[in-house]
Amino acid sequence: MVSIPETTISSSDGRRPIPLMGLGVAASGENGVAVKAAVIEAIKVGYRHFDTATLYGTEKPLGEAIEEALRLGLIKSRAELFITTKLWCNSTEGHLVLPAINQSLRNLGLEYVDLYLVHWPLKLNQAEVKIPVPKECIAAINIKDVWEAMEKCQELGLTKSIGVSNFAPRLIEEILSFAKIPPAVNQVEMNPLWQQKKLNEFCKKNDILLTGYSPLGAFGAKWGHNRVMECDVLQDIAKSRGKTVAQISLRWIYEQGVSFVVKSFNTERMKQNLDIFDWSLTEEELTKISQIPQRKHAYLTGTMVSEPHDVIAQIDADLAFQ
Ligand SMILES: NC(=O)C1=CN([C@@H]2O[C@H](COP(=O)(O)OP(=O)(O)OC[C@H]3O[C@@H](n4cnc5c(N)ncnc54)[C@H](OP(=O)(O)O)[C@@H]3O)[C@@H](O)[C@H]2O)C=CC1
Ligand SMILES: O=C[C@H](O)[C@@H](O)[C@@H](O)[C@H](O)C(=O)O
Repeated sequence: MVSIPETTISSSDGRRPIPLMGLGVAASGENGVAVKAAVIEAIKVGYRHFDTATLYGTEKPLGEAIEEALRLGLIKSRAELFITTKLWCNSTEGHLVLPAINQSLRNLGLEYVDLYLVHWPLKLNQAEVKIPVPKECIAAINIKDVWEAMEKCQELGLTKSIGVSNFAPRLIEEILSFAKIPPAVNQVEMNPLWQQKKLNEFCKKNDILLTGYSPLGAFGAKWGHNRVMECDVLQDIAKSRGKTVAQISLRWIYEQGVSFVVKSFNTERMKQNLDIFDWSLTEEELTKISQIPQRKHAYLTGTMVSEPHDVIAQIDADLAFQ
């Protein structure tokens, strides 16, 4: 079985290990039964880090898979896994954070998560998630209020570490100006078409681990695109090295000194994606990849919010930092 390299992040127990590669558990149409089966397969082939979110509706099947993996003896203890979940934007208010993490823990059937992330720097005034989000529900986040509640979650032992997702340096600097516990992780879009060079430097300087999401451009998912998998430069390198485009993209991310989460619920593709740790890209290949024209994917304006809104425009502009 492949052993996935690890790094460490700050936590309530000092520095703790996190596997650099995780399995994304954002389903694209697959039902709970399929999600549970996929996670069990993933544990069998060597994945130990799983990335879910309240938004995805996959906390429950992920929790059921963990229970089943323990029962089957695939793992000896829950502590062998690294589980991340995220606070959805309809709970980004100080008094809503604790109830939200407690609900996630109930869904997962766990006593703690390893990492709890603020999913987006955004407030949505809607009890039930409705996407696309109606314009009148969109509001600015009060990050101090939310971050203090995130710190409380860690202090209470509900999560080992806390972090953010889709945050640009401006807002992270604001958090750092008052935080008792600084963010351990920032999870953002990252792939050869959106390389995040500057954000990576910024995070490294501040001891924040960058985690790349949609490393394959979410190819085939309803929120995704085919620009990574159909990129000429990546296809040429893949052909000359006898690898797949997915492997070239994942190996490239790995070589940037970050962690990443990639979703596949197909056993063969899960294995293929794991097969990137015993070879490397050449200087020439890295140079070619560094010259790929950059284009951020419009996750917020594209799939979540259909009408223009100042708060959304500001988040998009902040995230265009490169
Ligand atoms: N914080 C945030 O805002 C966000 C976080 N995320 C997280 O990041 C994870 C990964 O990103 P995601 O957006 O899912 O997209 P990915 O870039 O991981 O792509 C996933 C898609 O690629 C397909 N795929 C996987 N491996 C291969 C392969 N080797 N060859 C061909 N196709 C492949 C999958 O299909 P199949 O399953 O059939 O293999 C799936 O459709 C998410 O699952 C989620 O956990 C994602 C978006 C935003
Ligand atoms: O439809 C939802 C949007 O694309 C966006 O909210 C998601 O991509 C989300 O950030 C995720 O984590 O998967």
